[in-house]
Amino acid sequence: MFDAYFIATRMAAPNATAERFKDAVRTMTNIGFRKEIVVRVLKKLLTLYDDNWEHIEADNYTALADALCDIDDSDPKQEGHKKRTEKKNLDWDHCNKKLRIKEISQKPKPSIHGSSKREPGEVPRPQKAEAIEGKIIGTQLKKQGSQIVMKEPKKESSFADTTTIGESSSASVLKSQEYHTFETPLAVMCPSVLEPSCHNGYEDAPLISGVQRIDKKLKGVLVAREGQMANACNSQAIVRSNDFPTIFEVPLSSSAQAKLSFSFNSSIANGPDFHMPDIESICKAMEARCLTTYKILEPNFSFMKLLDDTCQCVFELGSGSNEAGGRSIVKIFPKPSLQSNQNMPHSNIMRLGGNASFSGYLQSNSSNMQVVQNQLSTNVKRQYHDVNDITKGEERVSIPIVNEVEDGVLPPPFHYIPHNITLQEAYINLSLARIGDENCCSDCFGDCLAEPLPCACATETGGEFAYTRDGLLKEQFLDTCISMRQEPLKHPHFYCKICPMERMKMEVNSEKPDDCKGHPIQKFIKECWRKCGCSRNCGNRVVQRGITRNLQVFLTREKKGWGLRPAEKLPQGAFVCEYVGEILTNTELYERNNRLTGKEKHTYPVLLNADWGTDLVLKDEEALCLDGTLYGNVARFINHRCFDANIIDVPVEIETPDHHYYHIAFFTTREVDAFEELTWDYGIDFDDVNHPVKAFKCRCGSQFCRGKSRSSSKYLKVAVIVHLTVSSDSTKKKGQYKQLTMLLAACSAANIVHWLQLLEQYFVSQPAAAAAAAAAASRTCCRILESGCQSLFPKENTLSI
Ligand SMILES: C[S@@+](CC[C@H](N)C(=O)[O-])C[C@H]1O[C@@H](n2cnc3c(N)ncnc32)[C@H](O)[C@@H]1O
Repeated sequence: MFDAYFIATRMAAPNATAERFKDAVRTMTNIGFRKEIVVRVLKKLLTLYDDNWEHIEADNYTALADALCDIDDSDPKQEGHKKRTEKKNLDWDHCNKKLRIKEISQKPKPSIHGSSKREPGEVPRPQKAEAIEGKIIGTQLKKQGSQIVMKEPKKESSFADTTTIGESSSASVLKSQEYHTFETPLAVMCPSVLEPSCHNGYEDAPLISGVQRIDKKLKGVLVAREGQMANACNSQAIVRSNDFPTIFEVPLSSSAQAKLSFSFNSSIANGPDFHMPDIESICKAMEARCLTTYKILEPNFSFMKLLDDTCQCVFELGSGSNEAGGRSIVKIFPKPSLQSNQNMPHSNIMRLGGNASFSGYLQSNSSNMQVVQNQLSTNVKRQYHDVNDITKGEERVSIPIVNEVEDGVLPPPFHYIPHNITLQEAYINLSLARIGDENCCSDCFGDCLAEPLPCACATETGGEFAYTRDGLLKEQFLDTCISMRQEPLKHPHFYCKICPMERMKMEVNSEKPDDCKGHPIQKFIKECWRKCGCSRNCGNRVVQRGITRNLQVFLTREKKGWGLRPAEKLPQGAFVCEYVGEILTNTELYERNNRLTGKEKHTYPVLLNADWGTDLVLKDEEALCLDGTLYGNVARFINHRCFDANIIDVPVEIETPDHHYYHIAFFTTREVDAFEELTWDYGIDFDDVNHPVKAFKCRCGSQFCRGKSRSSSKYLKVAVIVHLTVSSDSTKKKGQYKQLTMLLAACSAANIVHWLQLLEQYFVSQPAAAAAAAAAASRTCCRILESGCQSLFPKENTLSI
């Protein structure tokens, strides 16, 4: 392990003798040998080796270290010896560690066991070391047949002096007094005090991979050592007492320099019934625990990666090097489960990601763990998804993952949930007591839609149910929802006294809050629920029954990442799915997105803002949104399309009569063909740099696309901003400005004339759509632009209507 220890320092070894001398001294003093002793021993060695530096530097100064240990331990009269052995001394620890390491190392190198045999070309060792046959200097290590017994030179605990190392093992036994040191990367962290009773049980046990004593169940033991990591990780060390396995070692992770494993005493845990869980299950359980207990929210979080990093830290801290990062670290990844492999089309090499965010890959072979030489990527993931059903049985239908574009690529990992869950701060009151008679139909029975008169639950939707008997959204209801989205100026908005979106910016970034930009007054669906007398199959319960259509998550060809599509033709007004995610407060969302960077910001959260217009100032825990990034359902895969998307989000009241918390459900805006991508207009303003979520280059393909080229809309936006700033700063105007810029952003062509033409075309193609709305919107734009902003336009874009 000295080899590993010295990797960093050896990289830049100079040639000049003086430099080499200094280097050798520095290296030895760095690990705790006294300088004057190092100088003296080094001089002697140089004489012995005829100034052949190669011998001295070989194997990272092994000969020199050996010689120093020899002096240190075999000659009690040596200067400084007493002082060093009174307390725990560095030389002693290092010497022992070196011995352990050399025990497990399988590299041919000058023998430290004092073997009389020498390999051809082996460097002659200093006289003293060579003379001690069968004894490791500094410890009383004897070879006894095939076993090595190491004795402590000084007994510091009540345990027996000897511990036995198994024949096949490449490991050595560690001494209790050595467990406390962390000063080298070779450190072994062990339980500090072992109960005397524990020791007897393990004393004669064959030890396979180097951890020999555990004081309490599940106490972690970190073993760092070099060499043969693949073997170490393939083995599961079991130390046996009389009748059943007593100690288990779970090899977890390793780099070339360090290995991490857990050991625990099964006799203390569960006795003979105990069985070893597989590494995959341990990782999964730990990831779940990390997410819930420690709030580790990164979608990329992997327990295995954490362990790999730990190994690397041990090495770096111990060697005082930061060189180890990424270059030639050997990673050990768990093998994907058999079931997962069977599910994979075409290939057993899986890349996780697809949205260009993840580049790690897994490879399978016959062993449990496989060593993969790390090349560029360190971001490696296990397989999370069942390609036959991304919901893992959480929905009534299976939703497969289909990839016809790039073999073996899967969506990024996330937790599939069929219902919303709160993250932490969000406050939701779901108590039945809040549902009054007017909010439910307790007198109903069976199917409310089959009754001649609508029940109380239809009051919310103007005395008529929003659904047809076929479970589709009624056309009129749908048209109003679409119009609200496409022609916002036609519909009333409310303006918050203090907008939670603005307040959150102030709280998080200490920015001055802007006035509320306005929120549309939304049209809700109200479904029957638990306090109602109707049955679970009532026709006014659509969204709460969950997904019933055949859907697929698929990789898009337009480089939008993953998308969602139906595997069957969908009629207009069909319920597709709900947007499910974590219920966050806006502050939680803002903080989360400020923490994430670049490609990690890959979802678009949905605001639950219908209730924000109350006169009261909303508490932060009441201003909510949904985020499907880490926990979500298939809706997290629905891509955006500007203006003419084929599904629309509609708010749905189910459990609570207020609109503080509610559901977001997607319905088709028109008939959708089987395998046609389902798209939704996120309502995104591609020019809003202040939005907590990063905008993207839009590839929706719509002729009304407002995100593919934003240069002209920028001019328009500037013009409108200037105009509004000059003319009025009233809240209402600002709200209008927001809507207007969204409309203007649709002008991806060269000028506003083109935009008006496009708008006209659209309304012509949809006679039902109000031409008046187009005209009104155009007139508003024209008035604003005519009132003095033309100067901001390049000449060719000057308005000429
Ligand atoms: C809610 S996710 C949709 C699922 C996403 N495609 C995936 O693979 O996870 C939103 C992200 O998808 C991508 N996206 C959605 N619509 C897009 C579009 N029209 N053009 C380009 N990228 C789009 C963007 O990266 C966006 O941040």
